[in-house]
Amino acid sequence: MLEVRGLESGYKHSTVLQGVDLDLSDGRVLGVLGRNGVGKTTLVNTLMGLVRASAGTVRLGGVDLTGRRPDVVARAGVALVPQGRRVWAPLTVTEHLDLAARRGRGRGPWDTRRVVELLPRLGERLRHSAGQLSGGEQQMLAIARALLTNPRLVLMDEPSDGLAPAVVDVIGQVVVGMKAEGVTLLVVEQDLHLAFAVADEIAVVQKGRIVHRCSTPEFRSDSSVAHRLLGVA
Ligand SMILES: Nc1ncnc2c1ncn2[C@@H]1O[C@H](COP(=O)(O)OP(=O)(O)OP(=O)(O)O)[C@@H](O)[C@H]1O
Repeated sequence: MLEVRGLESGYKHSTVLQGVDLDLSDGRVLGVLGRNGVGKTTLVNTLMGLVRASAGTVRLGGVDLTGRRPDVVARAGVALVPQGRRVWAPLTVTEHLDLAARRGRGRGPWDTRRVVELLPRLGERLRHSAGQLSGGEQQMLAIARALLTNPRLVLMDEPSDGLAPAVVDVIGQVVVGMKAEGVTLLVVEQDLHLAFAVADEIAVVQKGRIVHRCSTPEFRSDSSVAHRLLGVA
């Protein structure tokens, strides 16, 4: 469903993505791993249209999204759960959800009722402002906001960032719940435990390219690969 070919992008003085090739089928979850600074955030931001592609193509369901503006990419069915959540502290949970639903594509399975079923904790916090929420609750709000757009593809950038291990486990269960509902996900992660818990397949980024891709069980079965590519035991 997602087809990326030879994608290059970067910033004023540096090319970060150096030719990314990537396929992701409907209903699958891909974990994207890599050391700090290899270009994982640049990859999701380029897919979302927030960073401009200088070469290559991005297609979703056969539609060419290369170089499109973020609002066009969002309308085509891509939703981003950004690193650091980016919720608006003064707005309540309900206000976030209403805004997201209004911006959504208007049709599809996800409405506020269904999102709150997946994320009951948010249902208990509807009148709270986002600034009053814990980090884990803010992450849930960012996930809810993405789902309410009824996306075909959700990009998650380090959902575990800054969360305590027990909270990371809860977020992992939420992602598994999304997957059970058929959501297609690309999840950038540093936390191997979370990536292994949610992903069908693992892709490793090094120097702006995907240098390794295999099923999660295969990746886990050979710790030398993680050691060589990620520098972890
Ligand atoms: N807005 C920017 N302007 C210039 N350079 C940037 C910008 N954002 C990131 N970079 C640089 O691009 C490279 C890739 O960064 P990116 O954030 O994509 O990596 P990452 O793999 O997501 O890293 P991390 O795991 O630390 O988040 C780094 O060298 C970084 O310094």
